[in-house]
Amino acid sequence: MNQLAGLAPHRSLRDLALKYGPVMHLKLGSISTIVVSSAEVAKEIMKTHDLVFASRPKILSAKVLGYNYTDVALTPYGAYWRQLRKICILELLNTKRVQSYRFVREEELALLVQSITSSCAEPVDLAEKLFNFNHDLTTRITFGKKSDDWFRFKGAVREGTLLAGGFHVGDFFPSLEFVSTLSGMKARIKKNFIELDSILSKVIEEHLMKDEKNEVEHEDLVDVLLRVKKNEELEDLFVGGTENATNTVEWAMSEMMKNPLIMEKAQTEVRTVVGRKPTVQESDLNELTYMKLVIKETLRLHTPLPLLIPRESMETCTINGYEIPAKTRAIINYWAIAMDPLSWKDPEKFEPERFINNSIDFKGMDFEFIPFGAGRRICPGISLGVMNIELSLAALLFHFDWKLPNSMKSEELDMDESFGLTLFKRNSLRLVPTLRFMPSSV
Ligand code: HEM
Repeated sequence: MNQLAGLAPHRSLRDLALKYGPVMHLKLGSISTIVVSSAEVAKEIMKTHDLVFASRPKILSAKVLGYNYTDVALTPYGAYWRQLRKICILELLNTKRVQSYRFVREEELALLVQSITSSCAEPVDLAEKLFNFNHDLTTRITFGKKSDDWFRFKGAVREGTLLAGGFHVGDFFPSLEFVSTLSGMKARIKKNFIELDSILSKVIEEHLMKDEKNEVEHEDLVDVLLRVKKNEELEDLFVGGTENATNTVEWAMSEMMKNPLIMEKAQTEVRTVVGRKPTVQESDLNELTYMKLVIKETLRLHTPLPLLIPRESMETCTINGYEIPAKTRAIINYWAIAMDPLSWKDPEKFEPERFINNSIDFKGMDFEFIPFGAGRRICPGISLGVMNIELSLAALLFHFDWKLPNSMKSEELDMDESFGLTLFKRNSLRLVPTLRFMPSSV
């Protein structure tokens, strides 16, 4: 448990799997857990027995932060989850709606480029810039405008993702509630909930007033959720939309700083495709084939959710020859799968070219590459997430050349990880930009 509660549970679990095999049974506290570390067994869980494992375990953060397990990502399987999932797919994240926010993406992208331009020749904290971009983008898509409580909200979302993820000892002793109380975890989660809830309640009230006055022009996601009377999905939009995209672009840039030839190739491609246009446009993205390989390789080596989101079995079934009883927690160590030398040659190496002439994709069909999960509970935000990642990375590559600060050598750049709900770079990436192509004004 000590090892799991540390900074890199995906690594500790992979090391155990190297010794004990691709299916391990761990008795964590009073909870029976299996840990899966191969593509073959992941396929058994997420395809052959997908329905059996379509539920989620009841963990403390899902109870408090997820409005008593009513949040779509953390709610157990059943009619209620099916209804929320349908709203997600049909109303919130369908292609038409994702496209309808193109003008918001373009405006926010221009602001990101301007903000970096204003700090040119100085080291910029790229993680902070990207987080602000993704946060503002998600806030505008969801709330219709930037939140007045922007700063408070940003902090609360960050704290929420730290609390919702990771391994908390109390989660493995559900009948001993005092464990979470003594560890201070319960109080911290409650405080975070009160903060998030007060901000979200204010936003909902404002929207209700706007509805009464018939002021709805361009429907934002709160309008949609109020129309269908489900606002429990708001938190997922923020974690999915902000943290995952920010982390992916930061890791991609870090890897390219360590591999200047890859950076050069990606920059040449973006600059050729965008040509004489003032900035990157969404219509350019289809042609950025090499940059897409860089993103795929980043989602293999530095996936934001290395352990996906835990599942729970609803009835007894057989996995890899073992009988697994109902109510067993299943952790899929996707990171271990992505580092498996049986599926990937030199898995530790950052090599976008490995995806050339290779049909492997992240849509949930190829179990050696499942950064978005697979089966019934696969991430419904893939297109929105990938679009935000592609746009911001393309803009960074098009407008700027990048150097490490203080004459640092590329081999000195650290790649240390920290783990909460998502896996992020422990020390934010600081780089010095040089402007190559002037951004258009907003
Ligand atoms: C790089 C970006 C993203 C990554 C890597 C990612 C990854 C994941 C993963 C691994 C899961 C669990 C899947 C499983 O259990 O099989 C998940 C679930 C989910 N994601 Fe994402 N995600 C991303 C972006 C987004 C975005 C942009 C949104 C929404 C705006 C979103 C919303 C959700 C929701 C609602 C679920 C829960 C689905 C369910 O339990 O039915 N994600 N995501």
